[in-house]
Amino acid sequence: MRLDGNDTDAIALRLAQIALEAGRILRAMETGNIEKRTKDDGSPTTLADLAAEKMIIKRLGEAWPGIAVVAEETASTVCPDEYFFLVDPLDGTGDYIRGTGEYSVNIALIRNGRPMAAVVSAPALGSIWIAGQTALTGHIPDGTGQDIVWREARTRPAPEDSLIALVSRRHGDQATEACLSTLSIGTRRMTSSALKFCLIASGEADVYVRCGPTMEWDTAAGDHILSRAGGCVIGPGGSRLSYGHDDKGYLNGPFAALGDVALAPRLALPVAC
Ligand SMILES: Nc1ncnc2c1ncn2[C@@H]1O[C@H](COP(=O)(O)O)[C@@H](OP(=O)(O)O)[C@H]1O
Ligand SMILES: [Mg+2]
Repeated sequence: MRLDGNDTDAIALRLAQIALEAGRILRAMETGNIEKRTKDDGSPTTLADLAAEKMIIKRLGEAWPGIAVVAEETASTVCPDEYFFLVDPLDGTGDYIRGTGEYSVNIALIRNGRPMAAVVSAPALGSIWIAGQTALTGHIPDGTGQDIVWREARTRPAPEDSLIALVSRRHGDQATEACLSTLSIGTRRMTSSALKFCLIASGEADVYVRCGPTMEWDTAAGDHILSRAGGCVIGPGGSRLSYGHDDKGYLNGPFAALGDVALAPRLALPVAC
């Protein structure tokens, strides 16, 4: 399948098939006795992360031979190029282990530092989002062979006050709290993984601020889906995030994901380190 054509929606649909297959692996291993180890950044990883990542890399290689894949477990061994994939086979591993269902499979195709097609699926919640040009969402079929019925995902205009903010269930920090305090937040919802971007993309929330550490594979797919649904993900100074920074170990700086770009001037994001 060509990457240099204009049909990014078709690329996104192919990524969806791969994410759905990965989701079936994760679901099958959910109730097993998952061995886990702690990564260098202190977060957990499991045999399910490894199994899903192996399968995703294989499928991406079959569909797009020779394109680099930067994935959570193998990032240090791959250099990004003009085109490359960013893959988090299991985003929200802590929630996977605890059985909340709030985990996702994230795959993004990057060209020259920006995502151009992406999928985020939440297998245990039965929801999936994709975007090439258009952002779409649907319910994951329950295995009876029917196709996903896609509908467009759109953000909502931000209300003057009583914004709905999404915050990480497991990773909070003072800088994020200070930034959120510059907005009129009415409701805070704790949510894990890249689902936060997608809930904003579907108009169910307004803002997700993250000043603590995240990795490029945590954000690239959600960034693209939210951006194509009418929102944006910005760093300090209002610039869009860019991807492929192997020199920084793929670590993101602070960012804000917004359903309504009009919220941007009201935010005071700290300067990136
Ligand atoms: N100290 C740290 N350094 C880098 N990334 C971190 C981190 N602590 C958490 N993260 C990232 O935050 C993600 C979870 O986000 P959330 O808290 O929104 O669910 C983790 O994804 P994984 O669960 O895939 O490892 C991990 O990549
Ligand atoms: Mg992750």
